[in-house]
Amino acid sequence: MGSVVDAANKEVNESSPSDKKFTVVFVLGGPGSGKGTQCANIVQHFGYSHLSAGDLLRAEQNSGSENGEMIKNMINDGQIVPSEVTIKLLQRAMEESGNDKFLIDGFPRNEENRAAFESVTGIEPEFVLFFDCPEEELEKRLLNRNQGREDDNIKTTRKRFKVYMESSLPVIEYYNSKGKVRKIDGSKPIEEVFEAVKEVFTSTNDKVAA
Ligand SMILES: Nc1ncnc2c1ncn2[C@@H]1O[C@H](COP(=O)(O)OP(=O)(O)OP(=O)(O)O)[C@@H](O)[C@H]1O
Ligand SMILES: Nc1ccn([C@@H]2O[C@H](COP(=O)(O)O)[C@@H](O)[C@H]2O)c(=O)n1
Ligand SMILES: [Mg+2]
Repeated sequence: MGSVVDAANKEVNESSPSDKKFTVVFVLGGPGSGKGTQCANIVQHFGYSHLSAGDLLRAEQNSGSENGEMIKNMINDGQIVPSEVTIKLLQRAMEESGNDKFLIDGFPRNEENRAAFESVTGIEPEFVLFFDCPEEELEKRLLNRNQGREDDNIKTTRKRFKVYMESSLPVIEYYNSKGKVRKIDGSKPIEEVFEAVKEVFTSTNDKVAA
């Protein structure tokens, strides 16, 4: 944005939240592919803030918000909450974090999420970290997660897989066609997956420094 003249007649930069230069990495993959697990590791090593769209929606659901009931119903049915709700939560979390580097985990989940985020924020991801893992392994992990998530049951899990295949994979394909996807084998043990993740972030840092 341009500059304006303030009350004291000094030229200052006019800035709104969307003017800030944020670095964003989208972290995608099937339900249970290890997005949250690996984001926690990345935060420790590379100074990003981790924003999980699912966690933000669950917090909003529990906050007594007018959208609480709708969010609860959609999560329990494995469906994608309308973008305007999720994007507002992401924008607020980005503004409040004080950081300028974000791992956005579990978003964009469908084409509506993707297009709306881009037009509302003007942000394009640096790259997309994609954890690829077979459904059989994902189902085992979700049903053994034991973190009290109401959607970790066999019925909702199957719906989440269907939504992932039909709505989320096309978003990954979209970014792949733009050369932005960094695909990782998410079926390996956690430490091995993180070794591969580190290579992605290290080579990206090298490119920025060069
Ligand atoms: N590489 C791995 N090997 C075995 N288990 C894993 C691996 N990565 C994560 N897990 C376990 O699988 C479960 C799901 O992991 P996590 O919560 O990180 O997945 P997620 O992609 O964030 O899932 P969701 O989309 O449902 O939020 C957790 O219990 C976690 O400890
Ligand atoms: N962009 C998103 C992300 C998530 N949801 C809803 O939350 C559920 C849980 O998400 P996790 O990433 O924590 O697994 C998901 O199944 C959706 O119902 C969403 O609507 N939009
Ligand atoms: Mg998660």
